Amino acid sequence: MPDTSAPTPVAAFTPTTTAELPVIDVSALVRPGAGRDAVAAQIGAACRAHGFFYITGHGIDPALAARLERLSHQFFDLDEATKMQWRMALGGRAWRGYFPLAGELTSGRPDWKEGLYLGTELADDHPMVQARLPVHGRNLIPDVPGFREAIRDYMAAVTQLGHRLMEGIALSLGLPAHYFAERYTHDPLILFRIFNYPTQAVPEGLDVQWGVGEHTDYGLLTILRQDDVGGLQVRTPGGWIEASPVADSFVCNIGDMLDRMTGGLYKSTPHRVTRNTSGRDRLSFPLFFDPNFEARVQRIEGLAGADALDDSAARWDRANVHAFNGRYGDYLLDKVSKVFPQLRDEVL
Ligand SMILES: O=C(O)CCC(=O)C(=O)O
Ligand SMILES: [Fe+2]
Repeated sequence: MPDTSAPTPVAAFTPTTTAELPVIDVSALVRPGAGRDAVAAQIGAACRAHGFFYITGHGIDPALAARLERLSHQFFDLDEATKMQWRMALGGRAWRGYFPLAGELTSGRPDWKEGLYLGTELADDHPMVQARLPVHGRNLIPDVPGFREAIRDYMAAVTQLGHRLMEGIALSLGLPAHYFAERYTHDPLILFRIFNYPTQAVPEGLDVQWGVGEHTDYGLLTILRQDDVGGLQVRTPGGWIEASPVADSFVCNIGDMLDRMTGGLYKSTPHRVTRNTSGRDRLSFPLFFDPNFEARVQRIEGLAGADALDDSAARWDRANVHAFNGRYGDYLLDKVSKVFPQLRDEVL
């Protein structure tokens, strides 16, 4: 049954497995040299076509990713009461910690996933923490040996990758490579999540449809590692397609802020995750590479083909990203507080 709370006509989009998202080898971006422009051109084509692409040649150590995956399974395998020792309510304004199954809402409905919210580690005396900025602060990391180090190293490596990818995106728009770093991402807002989509059945009477309901991401670029279970789906003009697992790759997708900056040339494409019935738990690791919280996101001048149409009628949240004016942080908080209404009341 379609998710009737979602504003978009989900029923018209039947999942298919026929279309393919591009797989781009980004090694020339990660180790700059010859070939950077060719990679940028491929990224540009993917951003215009789907807003979704896979990357290989990214330089992230597969052993680090495998370690993080193993430790994450160890954590999620703990019983609920133990995991709740690190619940988000204890993370306060930093908005960090564990949320249990069905603890997060998309379009008002619970998602069938549990997760750990993380981000750049900032000490209590950091100026942004002192200024009481939401979503900034310390991580609440479960007491699983080696987990803290694996999370720290992984976030650092993927954040560096994010900088390189944003250089590729800048070049793909005919802009200087450092366009985004100079304006928005010198000190990016990095939010990182580890999700577990359990294969366990939904209890009778609970109104759950999806692993994650249809949505777009809020910021610039999402860099997602997924295990080999599958379930991520992307909405294209021709229907929903699978973003099936590709070994040692990341799935990258455009967020609302890049949609806004490019006047809709690079679309923040809706996606969702099906409920996991594979018989194995599914892990995913999205890192959100976003503008600084205080940044005011402006339209890029002079982009051919950018018409900044009001697409709100077709959007999952009925919002017009092109009309938004303010700090990125305000946009983010507005969105996040809808997915965690209870936490909003407690800490904001
Ligand atoms: O788990 C996934 O594959 C996707 C998660 C996602 O879309 C998100 O966290 O924004
Ligand atoms: Fe997403």
